[in-house]
Amino acid sequence: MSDAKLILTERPRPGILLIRLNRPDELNAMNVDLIEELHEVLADVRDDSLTRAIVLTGEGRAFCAGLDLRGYGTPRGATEGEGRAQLGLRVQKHIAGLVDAFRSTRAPIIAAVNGAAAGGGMSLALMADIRIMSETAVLHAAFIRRGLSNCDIGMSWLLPRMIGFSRAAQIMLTGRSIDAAEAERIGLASSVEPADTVLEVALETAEAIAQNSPFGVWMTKEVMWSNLEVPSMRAAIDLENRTQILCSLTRDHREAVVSFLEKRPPEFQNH
Ligand SMILES: CCCCCCCCCCCCC/C=C/C(=O)SCCNC(=O)CCNC(=O)[C@H](O)C(C)(C)COP(=O)(O)OP(=O)(O)OC[C@H]1O[C@@H](n2cnc3c(N)ncnc32)[C@H](O)[C@@H]1OP(=O)(O)O
Repeated sequence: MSDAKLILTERPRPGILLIRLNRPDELNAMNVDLIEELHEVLADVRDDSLTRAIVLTGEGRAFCAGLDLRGYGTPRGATEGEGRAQLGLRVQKHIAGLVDAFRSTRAPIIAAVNGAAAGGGMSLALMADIRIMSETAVLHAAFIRRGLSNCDIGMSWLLPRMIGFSRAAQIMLTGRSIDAAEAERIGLASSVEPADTVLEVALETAEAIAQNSPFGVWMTKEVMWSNLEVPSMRAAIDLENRTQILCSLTRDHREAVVSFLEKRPPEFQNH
C-alpha cells in the first residue's frame, strides 16, 4: 500500500465524520489501495455511536470516476498466476463489499457529490443514505461504456427501487449521464446546491441528524434499508413495530420526551 493517504478523514463538527476520496489527479478513481482504506475507515466507525453522521465527498473536481482504468492493482489474497477471471472476481468482491459496509454503518452516510460520479463512483453515491449534489455534478452509468455490465456494485438492485424499473433500465441500458437537475427531479438527489456550498449543506444535514437520538437514527436507517428487502407491507410493519418498541425502551426516548416537556434541548446518552 502506498504511503499517501487515499482516504482523508476529519471531524469538522461534534459527532460528524468527513471522509474525502483523495486521488484528485485521477478524479478519485478506485484502485485497490483506495478501496482498502475506505473499507478500513468504515470498519472503524461501523458500530461507533459517537459518530452520529458521515459525509463522503471527493477531493478536487470529481466525486469518483469509478474503477481506475489504468489498473486497479491486486487485492489481498491474490496469488501468482491467478487467472484473469479469478482476479476480476477478487476486484469485484473487493469493491462490491462496500455496499454492505455502507449499509452496515450505524451512522447515516451523506454523499456530497461534488463532481463527476462515474461507474463504481455512481454506485458509491447511490449507496449513501442521502445525496446532496453540486449543480455541476453528473452521474455517469459508465460501466457499460467500458464494455462491462451496468449491473454492478448494487446498481441493479438500488436504481430500480429508487426511480422505477423503466427509468432505471433506460439509464442502465444506454449508459447515459444524469445531470444534477435530472437527478433531483427523478429522486436520486435530496437537493442540488451551488458547487461552493454542497459540502456545507451536507455537513448541515449531518448536524441535523446528529440532533436526534442516536438509537432512533440507527433504527430508522436500519429499518428503511431492511424494508426495501421484505416481501410485503405486513412484514415491513412487523419490523417497524419490533424496532419501535426497542426505541421506546431507551433512556434517550424518555429524555427526548422529558426535555420537550421541560422546553430544553435533550441530552442523549449516545447509544
Ligand atoms: C488490474 C485489473 C484486474 C482485473 C480487473 C477486472 C475487473 C472486473 C470488473 C470489475 C468492475 C469493478 C467495478 C467498477 C467498474 C467501473 O467503475 S467501470 C467505469 C469506470 N469509469 C469510467 O469509465 C469513467 C471514465 N471517465 C470518464 O468518463 C470521464 O473522465 C469523466 C469522469 C466523465 C470526467 O470527464 P472529464 O471531466 O472530461 O475528464 P477527462 O478528461 O475524461 O479525465 C481527466 C483525466 O482523468 C483520467 N480518468 C478519468 N476517469 C478515469 C478512470 N476511471 N480511471 C483512470 N483515469 C481516469 C482521464 O484519463 C484523464 O487523464 P489525462 O488524460 O491524463 O488528463
